[in-house]
Amino acid sequence: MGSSTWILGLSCPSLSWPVVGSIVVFAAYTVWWHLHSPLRRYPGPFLAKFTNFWRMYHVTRGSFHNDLERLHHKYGPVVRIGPNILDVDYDPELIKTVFNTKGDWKKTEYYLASSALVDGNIVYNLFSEIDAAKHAQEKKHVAKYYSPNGVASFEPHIDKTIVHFCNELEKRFMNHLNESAKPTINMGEWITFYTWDVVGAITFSKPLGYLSAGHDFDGTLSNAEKAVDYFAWVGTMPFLDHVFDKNRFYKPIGPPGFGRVTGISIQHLIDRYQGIDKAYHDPALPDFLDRFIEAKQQAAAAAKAEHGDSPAVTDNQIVGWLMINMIAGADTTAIVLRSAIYYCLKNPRVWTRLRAELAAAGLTEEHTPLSYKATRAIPYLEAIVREALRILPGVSLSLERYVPAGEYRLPDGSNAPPGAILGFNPYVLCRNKEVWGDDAQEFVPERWLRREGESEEGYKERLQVMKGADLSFGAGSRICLGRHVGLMQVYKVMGTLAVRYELELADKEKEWKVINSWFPRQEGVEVRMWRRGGEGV
Ligand code: HEM
Repeated sequence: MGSSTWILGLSCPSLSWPVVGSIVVFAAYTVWWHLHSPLRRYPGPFLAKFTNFWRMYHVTRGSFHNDLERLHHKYGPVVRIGPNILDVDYDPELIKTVFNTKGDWKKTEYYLASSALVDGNIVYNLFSEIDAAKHAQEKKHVAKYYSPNGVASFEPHIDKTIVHFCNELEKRFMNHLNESAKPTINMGEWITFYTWDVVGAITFSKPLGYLSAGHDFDGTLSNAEKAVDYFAWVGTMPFLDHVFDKNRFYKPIGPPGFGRVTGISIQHLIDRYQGIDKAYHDPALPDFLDRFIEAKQQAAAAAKAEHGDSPAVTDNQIVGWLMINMIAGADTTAIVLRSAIYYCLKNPRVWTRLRAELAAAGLTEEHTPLSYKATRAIPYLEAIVREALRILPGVSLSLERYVPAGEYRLPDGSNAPPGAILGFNPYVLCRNKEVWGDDAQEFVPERWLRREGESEEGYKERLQVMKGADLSFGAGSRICLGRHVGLMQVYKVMGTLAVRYELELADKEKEWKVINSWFPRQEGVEVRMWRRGGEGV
């Protein structure tokens, strides 16, 4: 028989007995686990009951939000999508319980892969930290800088970037001499340049340079795309991140992690400490980095006053804060903006009404870039932004939490098994007909406004229900920290584009393409645009 091994009567020349033994033990354990699992009663795809490979495979295909929607239609509100994971559809009370402010429903290890390896140490950030106490401690230092008041001081940075955005578009695409020469603009891509430059501007006082270059000149954007693709699938089996990326013994062997944004963050911190960034950093116009250094100083002062009892803020923590602005802030904001523009232009009724309301508020081209205050005062713009967040939430993979000890009723009437993982997918929740009605698949900003004949009370109740199902910013203690600064960018640009330009989709019939890897990035938002009331610039 030589070195071959016989399994079920078949000769397997390359396998040795220890390998076969391991496979048999693993298979037996898997079957045993399945038979004894407290999750065995829940319906779901057959393979998902045994292995997380099922979920990993489907996540890599880039349309898991659609798959999950179909699975819920097929199996009901609770679907088993992994040996220890249940995905849950709409249940207002349960959502409030899981996404509470106490932090007792812990984030899962899925999130860990968005950490960084700095000098051989894993640096967790506000998004990736799964220990509730450490997260609360970390958040305490910086939460005030992300509050509505805190982010107000960053508006001048956003204004400058909007002016730059408009100038680049006008210079490159609006100097045509006649109607037929209006070029097609890949607006989706330009929005990416805008949001990444904003993140640079508000975080380090320096745009990252994509608007000026007009392309991904240093590869950071494509690298970030690959990193988030990696994050999306590796999170389904988090231990693999230690094989591919976060190990102390050999260089990363997998797809890129978030090393590049970590490098940019470290460099900016060094430049600030050494005063190298004086050419562009004006202390009178503070940025996030100023605030984070202030947080470090405040923590040091508190520690001194309390005889060293207060924990210090380290430079590694600052790096974590800087990089999370880039990882969590740029692509998400771009997704909301692309959806808002795409759907407004697909529905000219919506675009026309928005422009009418801006005009009625006296907002014109001379006021651009429009102030956040002015744009926030336009109820129809708020309805558009909310609807853009609903129709394609910026995070469209499930937000996962561990079930703590206790009795928690699932929408199918069973009790959630403690220690199991519950996932809530913002996309699935935002398409649930029970909440959003038969037109859940349509872009209808009006749903966010009071209807004709609807009482104020009835409207408030309806709004409450919709907000309760809307996890587009998450909720509870892990709610998106950057939502105020993200929304500021969205409102201001939408208002500015609407009052300054004529816009139309380059091909009104063409549908965009969505590739979902944690962030559902859209491709194919192509427009033609020109200055209002005139040809060219
Ligand atoms: C406007 C578009 C944005 C959307 C749709 C969005 C969405 C989200 C969601 C859904 C979460 C929760 C994830 C979870 O619970 O698993 C989250 C967390 C987070 N986001 Fe955002 N985000 C946006 C913009 C931003 C911006 C601009 C920043 C920073 C400048 C940011 C920073 C963060 C941080 C730090 C967390 C982690 C919060 C924590 O766990 O305490 N986000 N975001």
